Amino acid sequence: MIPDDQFVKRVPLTKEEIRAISLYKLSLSKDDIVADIGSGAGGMSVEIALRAKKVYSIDLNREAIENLKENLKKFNIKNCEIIHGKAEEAIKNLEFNKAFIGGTKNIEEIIKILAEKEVSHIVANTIVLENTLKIVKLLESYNYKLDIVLANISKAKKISPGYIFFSHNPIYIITALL
Ligand SMILES: C[S@@+](CC[C@H](N)C(=O)[O-])C[C@H]1O[C@@H](n2cnc3c(N)ncnc32)[C@H](O)[C@@H]1O
Repeated sequence: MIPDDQFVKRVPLTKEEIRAISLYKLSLSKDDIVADIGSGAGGMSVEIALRAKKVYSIDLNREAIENLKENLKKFNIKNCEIIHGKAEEAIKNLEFNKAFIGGTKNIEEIIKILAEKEVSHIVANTIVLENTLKIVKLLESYNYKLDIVLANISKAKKISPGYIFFSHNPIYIITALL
């Protein structure tokens, strides 16, 4: 795993421990082609690229795409194709067998397309309760079998009396298999 402070971060970055659990749930091999839907700063895209055959990194935000490019360069990633645009449009024309969802705008359409393409392995990160429930219901409606983890991470920082723990936002990690 790459420590958080090694990444260039100008837009939201999935934190190291959440990346670790999400990568484990993606169960990647060198044959996998993965769509990273809402790739943000590229934290997951970089980690996926190091473990899979190819990653499509899709984000609608120009600043996120620029930040992603900086991280791809920094970690010398060559097997990543960058797509600046809406994931619900981009994924229609791509071939991939796994998807990681880090961005949830128009999630109904995104999950509908993933189900139509019979993408059999999806991992999603959510922070907003309403989005979590929406994604769970959508995936169930397309007959995915779900595994749902709520990761409550606290990390210690050493300050004068000793180590103090600072809590991160709880993140839901939803794994969906066909
Ligand atoms: C929390 S960030 C992802 C962080 C990323 N996983 C990482 O490791 O750095 C979510 C991103 O999803 C993008 N996003 C949200 N909905 C999207 C959509 N429908 N299509 C493309 N990008 C989307 C946002 O622009 C944002 O940059």
